Amino acid sequence: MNRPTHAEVDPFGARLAAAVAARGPLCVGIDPHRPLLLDWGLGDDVDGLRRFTDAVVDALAGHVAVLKPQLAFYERHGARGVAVLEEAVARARAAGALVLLDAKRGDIGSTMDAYAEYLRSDHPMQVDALTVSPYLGPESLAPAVGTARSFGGGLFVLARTSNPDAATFQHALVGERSVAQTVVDTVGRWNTPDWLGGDPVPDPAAFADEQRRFGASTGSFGVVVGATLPELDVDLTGLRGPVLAPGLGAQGGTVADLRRLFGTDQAVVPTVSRDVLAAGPDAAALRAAADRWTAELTA
Ligand SMILES: O=C(O)c1cc(=O)[nH]c(=O)n1[C@@H]1O[C@H](COP(=O)(O)O)[C@@H](O)[C@H]1O
Repeated sequence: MNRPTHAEVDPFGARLAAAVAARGPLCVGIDPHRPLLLDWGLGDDVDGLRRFTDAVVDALAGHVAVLKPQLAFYERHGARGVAVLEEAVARARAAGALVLLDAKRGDIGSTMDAYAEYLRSDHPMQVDALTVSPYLGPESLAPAVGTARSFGGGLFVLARTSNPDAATFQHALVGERSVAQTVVDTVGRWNTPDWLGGDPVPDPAAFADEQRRFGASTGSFGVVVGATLPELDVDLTGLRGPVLAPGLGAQGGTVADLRRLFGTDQAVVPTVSRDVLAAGPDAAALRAAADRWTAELTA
């Protein structure tokens, strides 16, 4: 197969910065769980899934910077559920939203390479970025870094997640640093031009140029840090990339929490699922719910 090997698009970090400048920083998660489908008057079946997804994409893909579909809610309907998402992702990207596929993948090198194919331009469901899990060791994700660099994609690595039990593993020590800090520091290295781990790095000189052109604060590799944390217990100064901050609304996090945790210098992509989706299925109501968050985030 004659496969493309090089990005013809700007790096994800630059595309994210442009989308946020144009539309505000909000990411809306697309999480069609059963109670929500029923609340919308839809069936918990492929038809309900399609109507739900189309309504969210039609209302928001031309409106917010990032849409984050959660793959689990599509996989639970089998191949036909995934087909619904595949079609929706293409439409969302065509309407100008960046699509962050919430798949939370992580495995040994060869398998990680296959998961990372979601970022390739010849994948049937190409997305702009992917959430990944570092449980097998942060360097296990290196193949995905190579693919992301080649195709202008991004990764968000779970570091300090929003769930109550998160610290059990994430505060464990690796030498003198917590697991969460080790993840942040690893991702920070991926955002520097001299990172040569993984395979392939198609053209390190071109990559270095790219990074200089777009500035250090817009790296393509980010971490997930929950907006629900009582305090920020990781040092983000070496990250050089964005933070995806879930936990707003339904999990109790507020915009004030974001400011308290991250200040104003760190690039943060706040993500909200249930609190926005509950406003549907009416398109204007969905947009109004997203607009309320955006107004508060940019005030
Ligand atoms: O990666 C995520 O998006 C994520 C990380 C995390 O630490 N906590 C978290 O809730 N999420 C996701 O955010 C979504 C829930 O968002 P809410 O409905 O706004 O609470 C789900 O899809 C979760 O998988």
